[in-house]
Amino acid sequence: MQLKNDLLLRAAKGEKTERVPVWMMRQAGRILPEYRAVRASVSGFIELAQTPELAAEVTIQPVDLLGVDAAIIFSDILVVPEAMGLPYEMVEKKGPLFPEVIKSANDVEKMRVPNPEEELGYVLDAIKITKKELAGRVPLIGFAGAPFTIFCYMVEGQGSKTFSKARKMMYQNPALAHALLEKITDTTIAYLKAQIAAGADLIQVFDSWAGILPPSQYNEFSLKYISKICDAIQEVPKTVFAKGAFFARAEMAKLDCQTIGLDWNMDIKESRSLIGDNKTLQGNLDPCLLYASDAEIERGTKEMLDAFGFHRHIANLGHGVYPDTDPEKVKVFINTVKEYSAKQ
Ligand SMILES: Cc1c2[nH]c(c1CCC(=O)O)Cc1[nH]c(c(CCC(=O)O)c1C)Cc1[nH]c(c(CCC(=O)O)c1C)Cc1[nH]c(c(C)c1CCC(=O)O)C2
Repeated sequence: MQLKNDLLLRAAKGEKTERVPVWMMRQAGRILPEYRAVRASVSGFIELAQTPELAAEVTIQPVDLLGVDAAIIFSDILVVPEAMGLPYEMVEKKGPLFPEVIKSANDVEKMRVPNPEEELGYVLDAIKITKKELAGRVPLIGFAGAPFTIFCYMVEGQGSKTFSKARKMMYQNPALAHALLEKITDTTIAYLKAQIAAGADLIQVFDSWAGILPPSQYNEFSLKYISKICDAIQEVPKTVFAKGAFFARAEMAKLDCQTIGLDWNMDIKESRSLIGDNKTLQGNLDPCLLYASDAEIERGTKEMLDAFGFHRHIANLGHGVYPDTDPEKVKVFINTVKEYSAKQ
């Protein structure tokens, strides 16, 4: 089906657009009362994510209610370890928890590289339903975690400020860490290809914990695997978002991807000069600016747009929208991007 609004895809490919496209990381499932109502009708996040009709419904809510230029499929990066054989729970107010973690070569051995059609069919079904219901209104973004970020959860078992258990394995048994990273990478490639076959128009890789590694380890344990994924996926444009990886921006310019996501700590002009002119940049408004007055949000959004220069830019926040953000403030951000960038 022909897309009616393909601003995101054209901006990713470096084409000139009438205005800057805008969407928000974590736009589905965090801030909308309409989401909470759907969420309350099931036992929790996991059931919602595994019910394709409902996952499609909450995926489309931000398109209808906020006016974003893309939908992102409602799921989680942690469906990948689960499909490999490591189930997770979502603990209310605490986040993800893996009752079992990877400790030994035997544990890595037990992890499978699943067929996504079998183990992740519910995500693929949600994508198919979403595509149908969107009827070409906006592109649909598929996603996965970067292998390093998934590795962090599989070894640590839960969120952490330092992920020091996961990092301990990288120092004490790097071969084991690499064996696990290889399996995650193979799973992720097959999974992203299946998402594309189901209808995803663009894919994003989230390396949420990139910022905890020193540059040399980041190259060896993370970028190497992201690069493998980028090389393997040629069907649709790819975005790589590595939170906190300011030190890796020049290296990331070498990835075979169209778009690099910036967090709000990264200076826009400096990022452009490190990454060069051949990539689109995505980001990077401070998510906390959405707590400010409407006038401040407008001012900060315009300043960001000016710094990116209205070309090869996909407007977004510098990380996911925070759960207690007022949807009305989000609309100020989105409408400012649309109106101000259309005048340039
Ligand atoms: C690190 C990470 C995770 N998940 C994700 C990342 C990478 C992006 C980032 O850095 O924020 C990605 C993700 N998780 C979710 C999406 C859905 C689509 C979207 O809104 O963008 C996406 C893209 C749904 C979710 N993932 C989760 C929820 C909340 C679960 C609930 O309703 O109880 C949702 C809607 C739970 C989750 N899942 C994860 C954590 C740490 C948590 C708990 C805290 C939180 O809410 O973010 C792991």
